[in-house]
Amino acid sequence: MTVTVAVNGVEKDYGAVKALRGVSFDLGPGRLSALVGHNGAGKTTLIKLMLGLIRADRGAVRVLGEDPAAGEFSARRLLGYLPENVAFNAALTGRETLAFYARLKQIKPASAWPLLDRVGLMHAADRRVGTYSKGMRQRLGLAQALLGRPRVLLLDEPTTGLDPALRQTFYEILNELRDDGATVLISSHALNELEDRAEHVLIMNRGLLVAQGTLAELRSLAQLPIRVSLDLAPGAGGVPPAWMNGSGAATPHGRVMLVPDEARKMALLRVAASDSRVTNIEIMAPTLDDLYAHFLRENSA
Ligand SMILES: Nc1ncnc2c1ncn2[C@@H]1O[C@H](COP(=O)(O)OP(=O)(O)OP(=O)(O)O)[C@@H](O)[C@H]1O
Repeated sequence: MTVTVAVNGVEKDYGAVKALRGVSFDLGPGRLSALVGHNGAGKTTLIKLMLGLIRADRGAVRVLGEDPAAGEFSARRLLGYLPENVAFNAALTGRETLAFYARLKQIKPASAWPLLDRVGLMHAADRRVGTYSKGMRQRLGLAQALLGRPRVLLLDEPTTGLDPALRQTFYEILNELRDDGATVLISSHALNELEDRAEHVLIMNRGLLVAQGTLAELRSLAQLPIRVSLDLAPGAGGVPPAWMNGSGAATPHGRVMLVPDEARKMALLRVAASDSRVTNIEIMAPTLDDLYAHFLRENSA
């Protein structure tokens, strides 16, 4: 994998607070990664290091091959950032705001107008930002972060407070950017929302990176049981089939069984599918919520 962001053995203290402890990971192009963790886990500190706003006490951070805290960080123009709380000058219009940020990035303001359209703000482009709703300000924030076709896009809690439709649009735009080869990192608490969207997950706890990988890799690491819910025909007489070996718990329509791995799941499915008393099968793999709780538990044990 080509590495666009490399974090190596990074430590960061704020006085007695160890905000980051030996954190190492790589991010690659064309991938959407999620950075998850409780309040105070160190997510914002990591983002600030990638932006070059602070320096690591120990270890190294490289973004697009450069040190972001170096005076001449030429890759800065290829870096997009959406902070958790976007604050714009209320007196400027959306268009003026974007023009301001475009100039900072040394981009022609006119090249930014299609972004207003992409985030659905063209109709309000010439209205003062002070009249915008929270969702509209977030859209403007995203347009600002997308200026100059960033190769690395860092988003801190980007969808907090957005309605479901807007959230959907947000992810559509991020997916386009990802498909165009950008590295997208989203810091978030919204695990259920990221579950089907992030290809790579980084789990932080009290300054430590406690696990990372694809959802499948995390599932295989965690070895949490898979739930298989089996509905039984009403005529089954309430007696579970013998192949269930008395395991599992009763549900209103049948039984739910816990299997330790994929192989055992497949074996159970083969038997269940060939039993005419089984009317429906549902498989529930551990969710990102379950995995997150597992790795946090393991880490604090
Ligand atoms: N400027 C600072 N001065 C002192 N302590 C700080 C500073 N910035 C962060 N911290 C502390 O460092 C730790 C990590 O903070 P950080 O903001 O990176 O966490 P976070 O995961 O982003 O949390 P949240 O989800 O609440 O945004 C916390 O204990 C926080 O109180």
